[in-house]
Amino acid sequence: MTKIPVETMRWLGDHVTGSLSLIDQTRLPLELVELNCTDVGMVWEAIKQLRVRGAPAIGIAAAYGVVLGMQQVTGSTPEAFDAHLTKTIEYLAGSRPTAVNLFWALDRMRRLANKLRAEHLPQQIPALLLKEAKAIHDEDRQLCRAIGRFGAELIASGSGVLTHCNAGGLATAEYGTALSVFFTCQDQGKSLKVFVDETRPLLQGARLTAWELAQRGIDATLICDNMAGQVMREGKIQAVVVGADRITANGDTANKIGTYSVAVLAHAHGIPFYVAAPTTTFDLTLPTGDLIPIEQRAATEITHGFGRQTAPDGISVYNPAFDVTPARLIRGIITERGVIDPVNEENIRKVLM
Ligand SMILES: CSC[C@@H](O)[C@@H](O)C(=O)COP(=O)(O)O
Repeated sequence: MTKIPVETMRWLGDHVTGSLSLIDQTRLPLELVELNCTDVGMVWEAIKQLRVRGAPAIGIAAAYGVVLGMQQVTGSTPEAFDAHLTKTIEYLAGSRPTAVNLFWALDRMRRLANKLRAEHLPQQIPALLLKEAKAIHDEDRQLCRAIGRFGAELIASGSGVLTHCNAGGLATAEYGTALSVFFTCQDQGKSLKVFVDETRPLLQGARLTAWELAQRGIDATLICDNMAGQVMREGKIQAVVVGADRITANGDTANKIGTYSVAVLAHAHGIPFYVAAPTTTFDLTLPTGDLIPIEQRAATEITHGFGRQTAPDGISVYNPAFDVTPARLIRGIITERGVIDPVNEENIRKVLM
């Protein structure tokens, strides 16, 4: 199988002077270039500007961001170390609000640091924080592979499948969640025809998913978001698989804006709609999707979406970056521990506990 030539992100060097190198996803598909983040401010900016994006990838980048943020305080007192850790974590937590993996990863780093504080000098902790960030990174590789294996069982050879946004290798450590299902089908010798929603306004489908599928030689067809209904009506789609940014206790799922419309269309056409996500994307503290914070982004993403102005000056714009698909529209949630089907709180808690 062809591999994406560069990893989504990689840590270069040690905990003292090392840095986080990541593919700058805003430059794809025309340029495959890496951005070397040498301080926590660069990681924050990379997350905010979607240079690194996708829920699991944001979490991994933030974990490395904590290491970068703590590089400068190796000689400080325990109190100064604690204060700086809190400041660093709160700063990174403010980069994007919807993907729960960001908060999950930051929380894991904080809990480890708190534990280490009892037994270690402040200067000994950054090396162990780097080890933890690398563990989060490595674990995500395993989660993605397992999701692919469970998901592939749901897809018959010869199927037409549709995906929205990018839930591929670029959105994770590698391989992806929704795309992992397709890559695993390919590894198993199944033929698939993947329809890719371009995903307005920032075109993650066109720029990233289409690129990843082409890299791996998978039959991919790009459509505008508003064509999904017609393609379904023509009988070309047998399943929809998308990723997730946050799944609440009842199974409601936040994902890239436009996902909800696809789920409604799939329901209207009797097509199974699957969410592929690791257990790190669940937020059991929220009972329903109504409580998920939805990121609002700049109006210019809509008014200047194609490298030029495409709307009149002064027009009002509403630009939510995510929407929530109610659990009742989701046939199953494909996790690394198996498929949750039917989607309800009892089944979710069984898989997560
Ligand atoms: C495996 S990634 C799952 C989701 O994070 C993905 O589908 C998505 O909505 C990404 O949104 P983005 O705004 O590009 O970060």
